[in-house]
Amino acid sequence: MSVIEVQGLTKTYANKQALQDVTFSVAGGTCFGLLGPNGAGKSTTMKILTGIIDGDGGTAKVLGLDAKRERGQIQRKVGYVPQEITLYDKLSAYDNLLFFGELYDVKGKELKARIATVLEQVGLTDRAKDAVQTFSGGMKRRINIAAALLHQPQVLILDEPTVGIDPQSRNHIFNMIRQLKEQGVTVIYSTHYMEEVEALCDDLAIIDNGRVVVQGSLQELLDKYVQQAIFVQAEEWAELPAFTHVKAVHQEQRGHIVETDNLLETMQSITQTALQQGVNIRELEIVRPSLETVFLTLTGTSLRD
Ligand SMILES: Nc1ncnc2c1ncn2[C@@H]1O[C@H](COP(=O)(O)OP(=O)(O)OP(=O)(O)O)[C@@H](O)[C@H]1O
Repeated sequence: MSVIEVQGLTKTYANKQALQDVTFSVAGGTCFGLLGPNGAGKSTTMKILTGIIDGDGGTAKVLGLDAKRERGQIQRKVGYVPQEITLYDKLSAYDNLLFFGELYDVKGKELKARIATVLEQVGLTDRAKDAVQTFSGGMKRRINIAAALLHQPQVLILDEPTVGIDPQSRNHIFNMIRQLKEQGVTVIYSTHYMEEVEALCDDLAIIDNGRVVVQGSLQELLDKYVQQAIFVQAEEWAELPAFTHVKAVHQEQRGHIVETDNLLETMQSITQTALQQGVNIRELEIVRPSLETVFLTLTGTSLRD
């Protein structure tokens, strides 16, 4: 069942059209990736979903609630982590969470219990009493996420949560998202790193210039848009001989990438030819297709532009 339904969403700021007919849906208990370069419209979409700003046209529904008309109810059920970190630097992590808890209307004993749980979830229990100004960017981000979890949201919306943070914090965030998913929380995650979508998301929409270029399950998109390929390295083959089913060959620094429409037969053709020619193959492996390639194929530009 869909927990989020976005239909024909449009948004124009002054004279900049940020969203043009954006449509997608997110199934309950899944992680949905919004993948796109800077300025694609990811933050705008998320802000409309949480009722922070209004779309101009189209509809956005979260848990069956209309983002424009029922934003109060949405905010009670949704946790939103904006791109900018918003914490009181001089206060401890614990006191920041007390403050945010009250904003979300969580109080007293329940709030204290929730603070203990969320600190555990983001792996910062032992730093609870320290002032946030002593934290790294990644730790601040984790406290920001903890704050968004205090009211036990059914949906968590994270806007590029790993920008500029250390690998340890990134791992914590990833593990936390996986655990939340297991508990049935629906997650929307925006990023311009395709490897993050590959590591976390079940489904995704690739968004560019305010338009959804393509959407579907991770596997569907990889199967549909990415050619299967084999990496082959053999010193004697400065140029590769012809193999069967090959669509294209790309020279890499250490060897060649062979795109094929039949992995097994091309693989067999490579090994047979090598045996016949007495060529010593150093490496021969199936190359994992990447979303970066999907993005390039669909938009003609690189994701990190
Ligand atoms: N308040 C605003 N006023 C004017 N233009 C805006 C405003 N907010 C966003 N935009 C423009 O709308 C477009 C979409 O911006 P948005 O922040 O949604 O993109 P994004 O995909 O989240 O990118 P980023 O990764 O840079 O955050 C961009 O061209 C941006 O410059």
